[in-house]
Amino acid sequence: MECGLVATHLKLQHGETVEVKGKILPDCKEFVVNLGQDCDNIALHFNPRFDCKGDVNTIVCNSKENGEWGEEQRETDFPFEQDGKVQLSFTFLPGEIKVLLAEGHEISFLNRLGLKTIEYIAVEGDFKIRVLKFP
Ligand SMILES: C=CCO[C@@H]1O[C@H](CO)[C@@H](O[C@@H]2O[C@H](CO)[C@H](O)[C@H](OCc3cn(-c4n[nH]c(N)n4)nn3)[C@H]2O)[C@H](O)[C@H]1NC(C)=O
Repeated sequence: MECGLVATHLKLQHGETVEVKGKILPDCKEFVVNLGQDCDNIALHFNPRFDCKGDVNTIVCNSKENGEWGEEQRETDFPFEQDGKVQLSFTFLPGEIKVLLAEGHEISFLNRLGLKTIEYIAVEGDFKIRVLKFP
């Protein structure tokens, strides 16, 4: 699995937002944004799937704690297009991470790991990142 962009030591506090802008590749099967402590402790694995792993046009969210995946949360709101531009914002709150998608769509994912700060972000898959904006 190829490795995309990784940034660490973010010190993202509760109430702060990270923005990700980029372009979905024309033949995109999936892309991933991971936010958490490190690669084995992910508060939010945000994984839009166009057509892979048995999912079509579905956003799969999950957490990972000490290397173990949690229970998946599936969203069928899917405001993405292959070869399209994407602007995502991830707002880190005490009890959840809010993801603002295009067309006002919003996803809420519980902060299952109870993280006090987000230190780590990774963007992977069939996605060309253009902008990563921190507070
Ligand atoms: C039905 C029985 C088996 O269930 C399946 O089990 C798979 C393996 O655990 C699940 O896929 C994993 O789901 C995880 C989230 O729960 C992650 O999405 C995991 O992929 C991790 C990953 C992929 N990538 C990536 N980078 N670049 C690309 N192309 N992919 N980066 N991290 C996927 O391989 C998959 O979501 C799951 N499907 C269902 C319906 O539960």
